[in-house]
Amino acid sequence: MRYISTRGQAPVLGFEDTMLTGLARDGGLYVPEEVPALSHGDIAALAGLSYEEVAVRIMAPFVADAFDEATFADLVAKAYAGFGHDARAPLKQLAPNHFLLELFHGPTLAFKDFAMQLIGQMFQHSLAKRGQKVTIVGATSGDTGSAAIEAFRGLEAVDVFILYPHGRVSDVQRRQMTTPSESNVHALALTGHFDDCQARVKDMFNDFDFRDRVALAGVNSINFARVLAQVVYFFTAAVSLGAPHRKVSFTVPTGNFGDIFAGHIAKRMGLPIEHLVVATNQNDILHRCLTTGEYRTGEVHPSISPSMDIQVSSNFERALHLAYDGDGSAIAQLMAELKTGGFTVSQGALQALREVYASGRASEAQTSAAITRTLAHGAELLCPHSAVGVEVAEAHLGTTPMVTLATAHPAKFPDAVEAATGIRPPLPPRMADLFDRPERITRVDNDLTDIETLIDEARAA
Ligand SMILES: Cc1ncc(COP(=O)(O)O)c(C=O)c1O
Ligand SMILES: N[C@@H](CCOP(=O)(O)O)C(=O)O
Repeated sequence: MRYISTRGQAPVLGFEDTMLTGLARDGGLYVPEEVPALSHGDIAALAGLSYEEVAVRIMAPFVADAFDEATFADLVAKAYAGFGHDARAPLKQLAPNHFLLELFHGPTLAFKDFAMQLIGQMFQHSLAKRGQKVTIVGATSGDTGSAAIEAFRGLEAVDVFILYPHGRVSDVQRRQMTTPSESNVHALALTGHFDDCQARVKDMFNDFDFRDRVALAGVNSINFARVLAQVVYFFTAAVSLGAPHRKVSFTVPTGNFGDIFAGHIAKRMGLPIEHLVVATNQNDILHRCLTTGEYRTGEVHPSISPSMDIQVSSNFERALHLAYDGDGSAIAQLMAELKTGGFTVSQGALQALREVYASGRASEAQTSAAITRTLAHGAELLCPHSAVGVEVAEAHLGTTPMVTLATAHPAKFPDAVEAATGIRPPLPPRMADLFDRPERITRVDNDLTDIETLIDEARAA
């Protein structure tokens, strides 16, 4: 399979180079040139398979140039062996036509583990084969960073630097990043918000001297491998509800647009998804854009669902690329306009986006009420991000089964959950001493040169 940049000016790559490269050299994001289609029979045959078996079948065509099927199956098995639930992504019923897909049974209690644990395995395999070392730089609003540090801690061939917004992640998220003692992982607390962290990461990729000197790699959803691994659970959930014989809809708590874009890939592969509903918190730029066609950035307002406090939503570029029929120069133009405040989506592209995506927004009060209400119905103790999803999904319920993605464990956000329910969810026993472990935090200014210097010095030490 060949991968191309959304901006059309970067080298075309195979899967392994795409995975190890991160951002395309024209500033765009890699996407598959063509998405493989599964037949009705192929999808029906997924029923009854284990999560790992489905994962191999769904991802194999995308990764075939990098891994033979037996090797890939072995990497997948290792990736999910540490999950705390046999089903990996169990589905629970919330209401007659509403289901919750629990994606928080991995080692760091968020959906990021599904992709990050697998990427950890794939990186190890590919780097060992090539005899290479890389420097991973990532931006996080809390969950990507902890999942990346967990997946790569202690690995010889990888140095990891994670930028997180100082004071804007939960205490559990911060401690998951700052307490691992391995010297190859570094948590950097940046003065700013998540968009600043992500912008500096992209700046580092666009600084070719630095990029080539440190062999920069990315594990944000910049990396298509992240999106790919997340396609799998759309299939397992839909098939268990009757796909391909029956349509299914999904509501996805959304910030950087990677997870819902994975649903879009699943739909293009042939999964009968009726609606993909983008659920935003009060930072609702995506909902406003899908409603009006105007993508205008503004201030980021801290919320009780901090991992979704995002205005510059990286993977929306991939959705736009499809909506603009793969016109790289149109995407480059929109992204140039974004640097000065925003852009207007053309009528044709807006219509194409609306054929795939619906959207909604949950205020802080609605999010909190959804946590209270869902528990009162005896259904589940939700994390605030999942609660944003449930609130928005309830406004989109119809005759098609709706699956809301539960993206994190409530124990990662105990303050918001306690405020809504009076219950302070405990961490699982293996993390019970998280608050007793010593932290290692490095403060950094929102300054590219300072950050690059810090990374150079840490690598040299
Ligand atoms: C718990 C949680 N929910 C939802 C999201 C939003 O996912 P995405 O950035 O893929 O849209 C994130 C951040 O990625 C998250 O950490
Ligand atoms: N919410 C994310 C933000 C980064 O998203 P990614 O999918 O691009 O890694 C986080 O928790 O860090």
